[in-house]
Amino acid sequence: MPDLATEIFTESVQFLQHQIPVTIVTGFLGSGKTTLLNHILNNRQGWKVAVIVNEFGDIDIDSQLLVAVDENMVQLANGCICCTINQSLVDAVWAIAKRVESIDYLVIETTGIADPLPIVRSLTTTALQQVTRVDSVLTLVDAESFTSAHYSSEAALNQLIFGDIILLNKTDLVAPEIVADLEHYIRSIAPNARIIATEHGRVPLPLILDVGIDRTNVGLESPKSGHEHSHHLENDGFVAVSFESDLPLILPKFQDFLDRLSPDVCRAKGILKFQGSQLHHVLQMSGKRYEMKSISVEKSASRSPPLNANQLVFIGRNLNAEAIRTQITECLAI
Ligand SMILES: Nc1nc2c(ncn2[C@@H]2O[C@H](COP(=O)(O)OP(=O)(O)OP(=O)(O)O)[C@@H](O)[C@H]2O)c(=O)[nH]1
Repeated sequence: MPDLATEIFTESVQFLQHQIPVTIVTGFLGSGKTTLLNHILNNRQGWKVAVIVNEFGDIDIDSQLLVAVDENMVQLANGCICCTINQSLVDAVWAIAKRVESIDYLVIETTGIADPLPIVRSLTTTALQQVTRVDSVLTLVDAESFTSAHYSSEAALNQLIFGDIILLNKTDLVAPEIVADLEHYIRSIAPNARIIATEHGRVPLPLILDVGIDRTNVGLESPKSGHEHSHHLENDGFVAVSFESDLPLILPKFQDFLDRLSPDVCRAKGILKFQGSQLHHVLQMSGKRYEMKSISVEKSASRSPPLNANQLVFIGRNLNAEAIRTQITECLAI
């Protein structure tokens, strides 16, 4: 019978034969990461793609809005994989790597406020380097709501600095001159990145996956090396406020609530039920813009939101959680 050391060695050699390429999808709140992930999953053409989806809030909205990826999807909620729940990321990647024969590619979707650098480090400076190869850091930029003020968040700045590929997304919402100006500005921050203008993250996959960027020494040097990243949430002041209720919302009241929402809320998303409607609705708000789309009961019932339940997450700086929850409660049909 082989001893433990031999077993570990044998297992490692098997791993070494196949390093799973990994794309880390990052980008500020609401920039289009989940939309891009769905584009990748819809066009993967026979590739077995595993995804790890990280949510900052304690309600996992994103994975409910992804096209089905069944057992190859891992949800990591209620924390940020670049800091507070980094160990969960490491464990999840190991678990996926152990199924090495069945996975061709791994995509990690970070929260909108994640710093990609600690994630790259987790993959390249630990034992995970034996089983994974960071193919690229892919950063989405929302062409409509982009402002240099985002970069008072160090994590958001690092998303650009360490982006190998930058998708300048939502170009349908702005004039071509603004796209050109933004590209110029981004180029000044990330001179070596490949910048691609997109709508709804639609980009030919060979341009963004398995591009084999040489990461030797890349991503290990930070402009602020020595900085303790594990406190970035406190430094950046971002919080997530969650709300759930089995009672339906009254639509006009809820719309009024959204219109009066504090500008400190930079992102909101949710799966909602309104009084008098059999459908579930998906709320997407980034910046001041919001949209609500109905989804069929069958689709929503196949995933976690129980029928008649509302699930909402608000993300922003210095939010007053109690005030937000009180205001939504006033929109419920009691
Ligand atoms: N008009 C327009 N809307 C877009 C585009 N890409 C994404 N959206 C919309 O923007 C909203 C946010 O997109 P998501 O893909 O959820 O953004 P995200 O980066 O995953 O958001 P977080 O994970 O919460 O940070 C959704 O309503 C999308 O449909 C685009 O190119 N054009």
